[in-house]
Formats: sequence, structure tokens, C-alpha cells
Amino acid sequence: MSDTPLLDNVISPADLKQMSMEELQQLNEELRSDVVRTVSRTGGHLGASLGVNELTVALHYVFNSPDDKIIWDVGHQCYPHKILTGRREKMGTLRQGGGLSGFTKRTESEHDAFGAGHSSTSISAGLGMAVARDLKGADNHVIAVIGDGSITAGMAYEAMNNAGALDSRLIVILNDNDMSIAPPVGAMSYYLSELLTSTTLKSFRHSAKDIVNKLPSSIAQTVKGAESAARKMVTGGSNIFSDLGFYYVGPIDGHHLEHVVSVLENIRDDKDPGPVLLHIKTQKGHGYEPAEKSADKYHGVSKFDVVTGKQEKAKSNAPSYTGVFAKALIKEAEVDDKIVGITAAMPSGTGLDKFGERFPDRTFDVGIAEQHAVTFASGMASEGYKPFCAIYSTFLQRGYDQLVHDAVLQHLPVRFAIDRAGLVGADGPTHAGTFDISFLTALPDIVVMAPSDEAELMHMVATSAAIEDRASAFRYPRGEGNGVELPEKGEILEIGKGRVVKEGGKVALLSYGTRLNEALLAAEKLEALGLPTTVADARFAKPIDTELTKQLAQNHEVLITVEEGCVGGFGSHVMQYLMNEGLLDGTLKVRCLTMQDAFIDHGNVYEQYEAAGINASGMVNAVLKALGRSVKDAQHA
Ligand SMILES: Cc1ncc(C[n+]2csc(CCOP(=O)(O)OP(=O)(O)O)c2C)c(N)n1
Ligand SMILES: CC(=O)[C@@H](O)[C@H](O)COP(=O)(O)O
Ligand SMILES: [Mg+2]
Repeated sequence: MSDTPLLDNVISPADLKQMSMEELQQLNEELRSDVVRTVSRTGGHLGASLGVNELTVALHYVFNSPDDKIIWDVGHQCYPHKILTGRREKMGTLRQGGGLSGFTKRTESEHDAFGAGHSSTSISAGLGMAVARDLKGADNHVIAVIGDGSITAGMAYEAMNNAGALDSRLIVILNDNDMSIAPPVGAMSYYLSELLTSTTLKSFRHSAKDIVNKLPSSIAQTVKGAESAARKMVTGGSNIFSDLGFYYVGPIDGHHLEHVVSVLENIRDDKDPGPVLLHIKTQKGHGYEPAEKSADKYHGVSKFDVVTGKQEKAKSNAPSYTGVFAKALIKEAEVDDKIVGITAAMPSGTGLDKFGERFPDRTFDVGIAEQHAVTFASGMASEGYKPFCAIYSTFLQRGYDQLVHDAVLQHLPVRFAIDRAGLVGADGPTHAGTFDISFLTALPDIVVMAPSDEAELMHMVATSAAIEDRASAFRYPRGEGNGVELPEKGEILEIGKGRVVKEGGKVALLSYGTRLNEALLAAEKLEALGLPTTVADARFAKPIDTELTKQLAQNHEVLITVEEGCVGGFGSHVMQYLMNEGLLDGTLKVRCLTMQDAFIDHGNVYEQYEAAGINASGMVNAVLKALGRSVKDAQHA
């Protein structure tokens, strides 16, 4: 045991190579403490990172990153990897503007072989890299690390199906901690538990023997191609992975550093072709008691006290949109037994955990399976049920074809409750809800809404519940609402009708979604500059309120649309309507405020909106610019 901290001397993975096992053990402990200490100051995805501490040390000891490609699925467990790959000094900037990303990111380090944030991409990406390597005639290793939650998603099976039929050498490590964000669900999860409990954990000697005894190279040469059955016969094992054509190794204790190192060395040195799957059993939050003992294993934490594990609570002045959605849905479901709630592995994030407590039989967590969630909801809708599919905007991207083909095209009244719409702050571009307005409003025959506050959200839940002849969607942001008074129950809104919130004269601000408050602030500033301003709440992006739009266009000199989404969204629809109706007569100045046409890096969400120019000062600036007045006027107002 060295008295001097070993981690201080690790600048790159090369610094691990000469270490003895004893030193590696010490480094492993130092690394774990470092992760806990850093995340206690920044917040972030702690539990998953702690669970792969040993695996990370072993991978960087055995393999040669960046030549060997290590791919972390989701990327939320990559903090130990970041520390060992030269980013220790910057860990204090994790998830903050200008600082390190909370996920793997190719532009951040050559050791981040593949960027992530969304789950279940690692095996596909790894197989692509492995096949590219073979085509190039190179001999580096490719290792995909995927969790038991992430391996339930369809993409993982598409990739394994492909990999099992190829002779490309790919190492998949299944990090099985029996946790997703919530406890994992579904038959695959039972299957993995069964696989772990029915098989005793193997020591490295046993695992090494398995590897050495498997397909001899000579046989391998003769059974190239679709030889999964042959592989299974030779290895003798049979489980879903070996049936798919992988050499299954394990399960082994993923916290036994020496075993993990030895098994990885064996896998590395084995020259047989084809994919290998190493199954390791780990514990989410391992080695930090407060995490181990908590129900969510400290999946995502705010800043916390290292000694007690107590997390900082953000001061909240108002209920969150998620919480209001859950309450509104429960209210609707109390009087309508056809309402069901569907989540894709995000029960707490979407508020469906609350709905599930009240209606356990009407709540469905389908696992990390957004595509399936949408088609499953469509099936239920076709049988007269009223499914509310609560999915984060960014994850709904996964289910877009299903949304188009299975729900909207068939006029099935699936209700999409789209959470985390707009910028999300620390998670950054992989998680920002940027595109849903555009991709939804491109479709015919769907109702697309966005509330300007929590009360409006309740109305939209009620409106969605009442729409029986087509799909509908409403989007709302991460975080708390405005603290407005909430009605006992939501009211059904007239489809395609917005509302004027404040009458002005010269300028009109037409807001879609929760920028309405900022629009009201902007209006105050503009009035102070002598520009009477009308503020309207669009409520609907599909269909847009043409009457309101026409009236705003005809009675104002400047019309600004505002939305928390990308270019090509609500504003574009307004613009197209105005153009086609001949309402752009040369005197009207229309400007569309959207997010920038760029992926916006992680950071503080208020600063992100500031940078995008979709806050009060951005609106004032846009108006002044349209009128040819100096923006400095605004600063003095
Ligand atoms: C497509 C997609 N859907 C949902 C999520 C949200 N999500 C992030 S991590 C996670 C759980 C992953 O579980 P697992 O792979 O077992 O990793 P662990 O956290 O247990 O280490 C989920 C559902 C996501 N990142 N991507
Ligand atoms: C890694 C991941 O995808 C989730 O943990 C995500 O970070 C959750 O985001 P919220 O905190 O907005 O629920
Ligand atoms: Mg897991």
C-alpha cells in the first residue's frame, strides 16, 4: 500500500499499465472516493458511476484506449472513465456551462469513443467500429459496456442479432446491477435475475477455462457465418446470448477487481472470431453506503454532504409541471376508467409513479422501449382505451415512426404527454427537448398543444382526454411552474383557439408554451419604450389559431412568435399561413424566435435561454431590431 495517492499520478490510462494488483486496488479506492467527492460538489449521475468503478480500472488496465474503443452505453456511468482519461482536474466543472459533459462526448476526449446520452446504442456502435476495423485490417479491440436496463431496449437486440451472425470480434460487457433508474421491469429483467441466481458467480479460473475451452480456432475457421448453434455446442452453455451467437462468459463479480482483470485479459488474448458477452454482476452505488441504501441508488443526485449523503433540496416556489400533470391525469382517471398511463422506464421522471400508486392496474412501465410504448398505446387506443403516453421529448424521438405510422396515420387517439420539452440545462443536447414541435406539427391530423402555465397544463390534460378521433400531444418543460392558482379540474379547450392575455397596439408577441411570462415581462419593457404591446398565448401549434394570427398581423406593426423549440416549428407555421394568405404586405414585420439552429451545450438553463434569445430581453431586442431602433434603448429602459 503506497502512502502517496496513486491517482495524482494518473494522467492517462498508460499510467495504470505498470501498476501491481495491490496498487490497482488502491487506485480503485482512491478513484471511488474521488468520484463521490466530486459529484458531492456538482451533482450528477453518481450511482451508475460507482457501480462500474472496478470495471473502469480493469478496462483501462487491460485495454489500450484510445486505440481500443471503450463505449459506455448511455454514458451516465463514465465519471471514473473521465477521471482516468485526463479529465480529473476538470471534474469540478461537470455538467456546468463550459465544463465537462455528464456523458461521453467525442469532442471532449479521444478516449470517448462514442457519444451517448440515450440508451442502448453501444452494441450497434461497437459492431460498426468492429466491422470498420476488420475492413481496415486493423486489430484493435472494441468493448461495449451496457447495463441491464439498457439491454432491454429493441436496439440492443437488433445489434446482437446482427453481431451474432458476423465474425467480427466485439466484446460486450453486460453490467447487471438489477437496476434501471427505477427497479427494472419486464421479462428480460426476470430472465437476467434468473440467470444470475441459477448460476454461481464464477471465479476467474473458471471463466478463463470457459474462454480457453471454447471454440478452437481451427473449428472456428470452418464454421464461419451463421454458426451460433456450433458456438453454443462447443461452449456447452445455453442462454439467450449464446443462442444469439455470442460467447457468453460469466457471470462474475464485477466488484472483484482481480477477477475482472484476469477475465478481461483472457478475453483480450483469445483470438477466436465472433462476439463475446461478459456478464458482470454489480451493485449500483457500490462502495458508498448512502447510495447503496437508497431506493434509487443515487441514480441522479443534487449536491450532497459526503458524510451523511444528504442531498441539497432545490428551493421550490411552485409545483413542478410533472407533478401537476400527474395530479391532473389522476383527476381525469378518477372519472374515466378508460384512461391508462404508459411510461418507458421513467416512472418518477414523468410523474407516472404517482399515477401508478393510485391506479396500479392502469399503469404500464414498458421498460426502455419508447418505440414499443407508442405502438402499445396505439393498440390500447384501438380497443377503446385512452392511453396517455408520458415520454420525455428527447426520448420520443425514438418512437417517431411509431407515432406517425401506428398512431397518427390510423387516427388513433393516443395522448402524448411530452415532458422535458425545451432546454433542460445540465444534461445538455442529448436530453434537450428541442425538436418535438417541428416533428409533430409536420404531421397532418394531430392536435399539438403547449401550456403557458400549470393551470393551462391541467386544461390540456382534460382536452387531450376529450379528443377521441385523433392523436393529441401537449408539451411542458422540466422544473417548476409559475405558482398560479390551480383549478379543481381542467377545462376542455376549444381546439385551435389561442387567447389574448394583454392588449397593446404596435407590437404583438405570440407565445407558444411557457415563454408567456417572459413575453409579459418583455411587454412591460416595450411599453416603457413607448411601444404598446399585445401578448397572446397560442396554446395550439396544430392547428394554429388562424383568426388570432390574422388579427395580430393586421393590427400590429411587429409580430414576434416565441417558442422553446428548434427552427421550423410553431413560428414557421404562422409564417407560412401569413404568406399564403397574403398577409405579409410589406408593412408587417414578422420575426420567429426559436432556439438557435445548433445543439446547445449543457449549462444553466436560464443562461441557455438567454443565449438563445428567447427570454424577455431577447424579445425586446428582436422588436427593436425589427423597428430599426437601437437595442441600447432597451438596456436603459
Ligand atoms: C432512449 C432512452 N430512454 C430513457 C433513458 C433514461 N435513462 C437513462 S439511464 C436509464 C437506466 C439505465 O439502466 P442501466 O442500463 O441498467 O444502467 P444503470 O443506471 O443501472 O447503471 C434510463 C431509463 C435514456 N437515457 N435513453
Ligand atoms: C441519464 C438519463 O437519461 C436520465 O437520468 C436523465 O438525466 C434524467 O433527467 P431528469 O433529471 O430531467 O429526469
Ligand atoms: Mg442497471
